[in-house]
Amino acid sequence: MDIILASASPRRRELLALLYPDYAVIPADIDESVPEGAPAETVGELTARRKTAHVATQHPGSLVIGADTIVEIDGEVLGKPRDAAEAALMLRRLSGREHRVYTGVSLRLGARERSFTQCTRVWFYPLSEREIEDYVATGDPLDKAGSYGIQGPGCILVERIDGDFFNVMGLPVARLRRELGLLLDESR
Ligand SMILES: Cc1cn([C@H]2C[C@H](O)[C@@H](COP(=O)(O)OP(=O)(O)OP(=O)(O)O)O2)c(=O)[nH]c1=O
Repeated sequence: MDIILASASPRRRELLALLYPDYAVIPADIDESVPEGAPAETVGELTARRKTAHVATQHPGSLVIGADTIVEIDGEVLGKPRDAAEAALMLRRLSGREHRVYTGVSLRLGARERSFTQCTRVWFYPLSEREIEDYVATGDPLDKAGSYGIQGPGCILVERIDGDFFNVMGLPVARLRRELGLLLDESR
């Protein structure tokens, strides 16, 4: 069975390679804007489903895997920052507090689809302005939901997590593997 990862994220490539040595990458070129007022825990999964739908139409015989990661705090969705100033604003908001990272995943094979959302709670240390400035200056926050990456230099911001680490990085591989097993059972 051909597997396609519908994602441009280098993190997702690295994480899917833990499960499958051989797969193709076809990023889904879709508008990722969030519907106004949509509950934060549903947004990633909706976007992930749109990503796989987009790629699956051109590749109906393949297993298509897509995901979308968002950060939620006070009911508000934080996506990727537009620039360094917005990244600093997001990090000030996350400083000293708990937030949630939701990754929505969609798996599509022919007419069948399974989708799910995995949540990880993350606690940040209180951050000084200097710390925020220094981290933003690394450029690391710019392509990441919530303006940080737990797997790189952003690791020093995080006091603790409750849930799957890989979910924060963008792909909850253990749950994905289980859901995929269920999809393949259904397709038999
Ligand atoms: C919170 C957090 C996010 N991220 C990343 C994961 C995702 O790549 C990114 C969120 O953006 P996404 O829109 O989920 O993914 P993407 O645009 O990088 O790739 P594609 O849409 O093509 O699949 O933030 C980390 O790498 N580490 C973290 O700790």
